[in-house]
Amino acid sequence: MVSQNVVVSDAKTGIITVSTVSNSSVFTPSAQKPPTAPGYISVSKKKLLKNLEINGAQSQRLNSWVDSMRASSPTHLKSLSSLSSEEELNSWIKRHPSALDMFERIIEASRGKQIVMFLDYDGTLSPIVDDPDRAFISSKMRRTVKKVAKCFPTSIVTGRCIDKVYSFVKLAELYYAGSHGMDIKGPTKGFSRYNKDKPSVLYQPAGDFLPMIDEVFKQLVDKTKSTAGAKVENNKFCLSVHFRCVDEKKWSELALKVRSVVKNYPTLKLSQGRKVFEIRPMVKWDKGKALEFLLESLGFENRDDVFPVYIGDDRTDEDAFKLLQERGQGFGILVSKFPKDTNASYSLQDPPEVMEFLRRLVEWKKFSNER
Ligand SMILES: O=P(O)(O)OC[C@H]1O[C@H](O[C@H]2O[C@H](CO)[C@@H](O)[C@H](O)[C@H]2O)[C@H](O)[C@@H](O)[C@@H]1O
Repeated sequence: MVSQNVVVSDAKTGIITVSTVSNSSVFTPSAQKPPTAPGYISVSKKKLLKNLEINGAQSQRLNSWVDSMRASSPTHLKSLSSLSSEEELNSWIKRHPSALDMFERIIEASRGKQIVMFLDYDGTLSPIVDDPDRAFISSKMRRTVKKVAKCFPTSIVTGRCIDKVYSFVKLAELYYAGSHGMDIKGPTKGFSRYNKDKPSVLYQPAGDFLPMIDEVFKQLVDKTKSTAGAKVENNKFCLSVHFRCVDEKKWSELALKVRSVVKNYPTLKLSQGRKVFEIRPMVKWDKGKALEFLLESLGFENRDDVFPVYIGDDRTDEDAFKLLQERGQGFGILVSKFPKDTNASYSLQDPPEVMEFLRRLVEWKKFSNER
């Protein structure tokens, strides 16, 4: 009897769960066709019907999972062309208005409090591109972030490893939380305006996982090398398997390959980001915890005069949005052109709008200091 993994994805969280099933119930493309194998017809009608039932349910799950892969980074506006989608968009925008339209209200809410900025990288500061190694930040955006950091404590919170994101951002005065918050570093010595007396913050809650991550990286590279367009990225404490450039017909196959590796590591978790599988240690740590850690490190623990603002575009940013909602402090801004389930209060459409929002914050700060 052959065993196979069935992958199920939760459309809201992107978390993928997998169960191992025997060949009598697994969904495979051939299971859709009438069985031709000798001996298959000898299966009793009852058993066959039962198998069909199971296959149907699993095929549905697999389909919903591929749907979730498709929805993980919508790239066209087709879905908004129908009236119901337009209505959906309008009602979503009412619930998550543009942070640019609401700028005055945001500023009003922050009055008398210290704004602390948290910025995701991909899809927030840099546009989403096919090649993850070429997701460059524009010089204009870099200059803007530099100015933001002069006005407010500022952190980059990203799924990338710190070295990689630093090679893009190149700003030594920022805090960096890489590997989805599992690798936290303070500004390079001499660059901090907020933490002069303290050493650089350094926290790595998944340090023990390094050898395992390296091992899984090698296996994933090997396993996926036959899938054209697939790319495995080592983000130090976590891994990404990109499928943006993989033919959609090959997605389920790729997913099963990824799973066949990850299933041997029960302490690793598989989830989805924007056209990417994310593999990370099952530790109780995420971008929300990283935000909390950074606030504490900056001396804002138990203070109600702090106003954290977190801008991000991906599912992993939801942990930070949720944390802010729970704390009732500051707010999250989701970067998206499409209605998405989110814990963010406001929205911005794309990195140019993010830059405009940051620019207005800097202008406002300058003006309020001049008065
Ligand atoms: O937390 P983030 O900074 O948003 O990082 C999340 C992942 O971002 C990158 O992948 C995404 O951007 C790529 C470049 O635009 C794009 O090709 C890919 O499809 C996106 O998923 C990064 O490469 C991953 O390692 C991060 O985990």
